[in-house]
Amino acid sequence: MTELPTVELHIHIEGTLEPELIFRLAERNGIELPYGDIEELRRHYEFIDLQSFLDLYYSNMAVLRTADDFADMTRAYLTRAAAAGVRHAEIMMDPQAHLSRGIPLATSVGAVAEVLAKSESEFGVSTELIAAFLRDRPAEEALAVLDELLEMEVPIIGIGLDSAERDNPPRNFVALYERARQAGLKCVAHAGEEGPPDYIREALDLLAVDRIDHGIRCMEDEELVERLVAEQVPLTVCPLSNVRLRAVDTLPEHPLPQMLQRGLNVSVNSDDPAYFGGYMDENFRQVRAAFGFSSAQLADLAANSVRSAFLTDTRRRELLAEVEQWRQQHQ
Ligand code: HPA
Ligand SMILES: [Zn+2]
Repeated sequence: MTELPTVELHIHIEGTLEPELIFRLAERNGIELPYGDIEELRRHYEFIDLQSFLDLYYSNMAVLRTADDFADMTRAYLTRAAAAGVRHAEIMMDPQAHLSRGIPLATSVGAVAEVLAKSESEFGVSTELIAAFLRDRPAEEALAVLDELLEMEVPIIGIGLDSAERDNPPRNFVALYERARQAGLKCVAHAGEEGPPDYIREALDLLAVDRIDHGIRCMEDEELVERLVAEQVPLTVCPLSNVRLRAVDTLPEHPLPQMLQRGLNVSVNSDDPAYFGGYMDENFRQVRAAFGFSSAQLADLAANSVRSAFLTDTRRRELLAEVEQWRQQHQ
């Protein structure tokens, strides 16, 4: 079977930093890691919740120092994504996670943006960049960083909201999203991963987001599901992530099939593939194995992503045609 052509809407570039690259960058930058070898590092990839993952995710970022480090990480992702069948990716990055370590935005965001500018010609993957803000840091800091990004005129298509969700509700970031929208940016936010269904409502009502990242906990709230179906709000679901962070117990218990059954606009994404056991191809493979999805259902999921992406009409038509061609070839 040829690889399903996909669009990836929920991916954190720092979550693509593989253990091998962590060791290579540590050596290049003269950084002493608290692990003797890759195997010892890998033994820490056992998570009990979102926070236990975030602790390792932020700690591993210490090896990202120079523009070359950010560029190498980005190129490694694009190489792997292209092999996975990804044709377009809207990539989040966490500028504050680097700024707070003394890495200027020009180095971190600048280097990622420079690689992404050539992603279509060099890797066959068109891309957009989304600046994600850390909800467990002060909202004033997020505003200041957004202002700096706007001043630098870095090519971002939108903003996101990530990091520790519990007790850090969307309502804390109303001013940030207003500023972003005024600047013509698209808006997405993580909600309903570990946080309650009400955080999804807040993200829609108070932040006016165009997409919800994760959103799986909507299934606990019938009224909210009805609204999400009626409005066809895109939910960027990350099945392997949800299992590894124990938002769900096992993949067979994941609500993805019920979400599709209800008519929600759901897509499949990899989130932090270096940490959660697989890129887009592996997410689709495991979802297919767990739920026995037909090729037509996989094509429906891929088409949902194309519909939910921030694309030009031309590129959207191009990608929908690729998905439909795959559907014809695999029926
Ligand atoms: O899955 C996630 N959830 C919240 N914040 C994140 N930052 C990187 N990955 C994640
Ligand atoms: Zn995420």
